Amino acid sequence: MGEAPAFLLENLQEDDTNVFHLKSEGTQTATVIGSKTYVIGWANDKVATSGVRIFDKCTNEWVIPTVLGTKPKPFRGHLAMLYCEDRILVVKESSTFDECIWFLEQQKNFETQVVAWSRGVIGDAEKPIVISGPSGVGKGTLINKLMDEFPAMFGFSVSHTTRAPRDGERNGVHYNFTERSVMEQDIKDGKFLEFAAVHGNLYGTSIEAVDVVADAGKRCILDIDVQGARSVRDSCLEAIFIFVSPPSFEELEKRLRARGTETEEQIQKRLRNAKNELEKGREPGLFDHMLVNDDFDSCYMSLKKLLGLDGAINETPCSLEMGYLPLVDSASKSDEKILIKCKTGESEKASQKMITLDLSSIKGGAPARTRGLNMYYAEDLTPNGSTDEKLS
Ligand SMILES: Nc1nc2c(ncn2[C@@H]2O[C@H](COP(=O)(O)OP(=O)(O)O)[C@@H](O)[C@H]2O)c(=O)[nH]1
Ligand SMILES: Nc1ncnc2c1ncn2[C@@H]1O[C@H](COP(=O)(O)OP(=O)(O)O)[C@@H](O)[C@H]1O
Repeated sequence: MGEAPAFLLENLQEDDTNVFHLKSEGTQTATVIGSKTYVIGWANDKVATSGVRIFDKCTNEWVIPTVLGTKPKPFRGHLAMLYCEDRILVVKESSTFDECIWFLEQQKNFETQVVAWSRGVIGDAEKPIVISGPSGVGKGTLINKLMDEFPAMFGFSVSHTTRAPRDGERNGVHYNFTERSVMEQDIKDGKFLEFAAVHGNLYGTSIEAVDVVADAGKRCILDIDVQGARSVRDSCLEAIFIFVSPPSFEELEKRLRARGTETEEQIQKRLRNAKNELEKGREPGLFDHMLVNDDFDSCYMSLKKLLGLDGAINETPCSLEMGYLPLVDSASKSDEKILIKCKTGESEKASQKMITLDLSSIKGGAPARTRGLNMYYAEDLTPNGSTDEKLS
């Protein structure tokens, strides 16, 4: 809560969903959603270091919200507009394509004001992979092999857990080992994409764990239980869901014992839970693929096949779009398309002056990524039609 910056109270206007809000002062913009005005920008802003603050007309107060998701680095020069009733589309100028489109969304179900950023991703970047299955089935072994063979392609989502580390497990690498009270507070603060109580301990995937992998340009792998998989299914994170089962219950028990990482009591608990997990894994619509880990090499080949890697000789990292959005003059919205008029220099082609941002196929959203964006040069802008030239 705080005092209103001078410019805003006079400048706040009613919303118009078809036109960009260019009611900016310096590098700040104001966008209205219902009774709230979202001010985005860092200019001369000592208060909101996250770059977001909200003016609530009902209480007549300023609020600095909790901000989730990967935040954009502070930028100067952007446009902001209301998109789809509750998302603010932010177009950052003088920026590469993979960095220029952001969405800010209000997060509901919190007692306090919480917003989340989501980076716009051009095209259909590879979806994260969720791998579930009972303890001891071989999930970790399969994931390690995949990451060893394709280190630049895949990254592991490092979960948080309240269980004690096993010999050889490193904090921040295998898990983020944490206190229950700390993790419970972080869950309340909305920092987790999903969490579940498993074998008597708390496990969870933080938004940051998934973002770090995506920021490195890699495809994220999550090793989580069935409850977690269901939560991710219901979340904004679009993923591929794979369930791994053992060839038999006896073989599962044999593997768990042979691994030698659990006490007898823990093994019994894991075996009891395994029955339940195997049952839940068959729930219709939850998993996209089922693998049986009998012979390890065949199972690994099947995993590679369903990920489209069976013929891969060299690894190819996920590509990032490296186009560049120059200074922006103005923008307008028509249906699902945003027409951006750029300030181009003499050396640039006239066709590069207009860029179409097509949002008709977007998927996902804050606090994960918003995928499926398209950007085109609008080459011919005559009233009779336009020929679009793809940017990338
Ligand atoms: N929901 C959820 N489950 C997790 C997470 N991390 C690990 N798990 C699951 O917790 C269970 C126990 O994991 P762990 O203690 O490492 O034992 P292991 O499966 O026997 O190797 C496994 O089913 C994991 O898939 C997480 O972040 N969220
Ligand atoms: N196909 C397989 N055949 C025999 N042993 C396996 C196979 N896959 C994995 N294992 C072994 O089973 C044990 C449990 O595997 P792990 O990857 O730790 O399971 P999870 O991560 O699902 O708990 C490990 O000792 C591993 O080497």
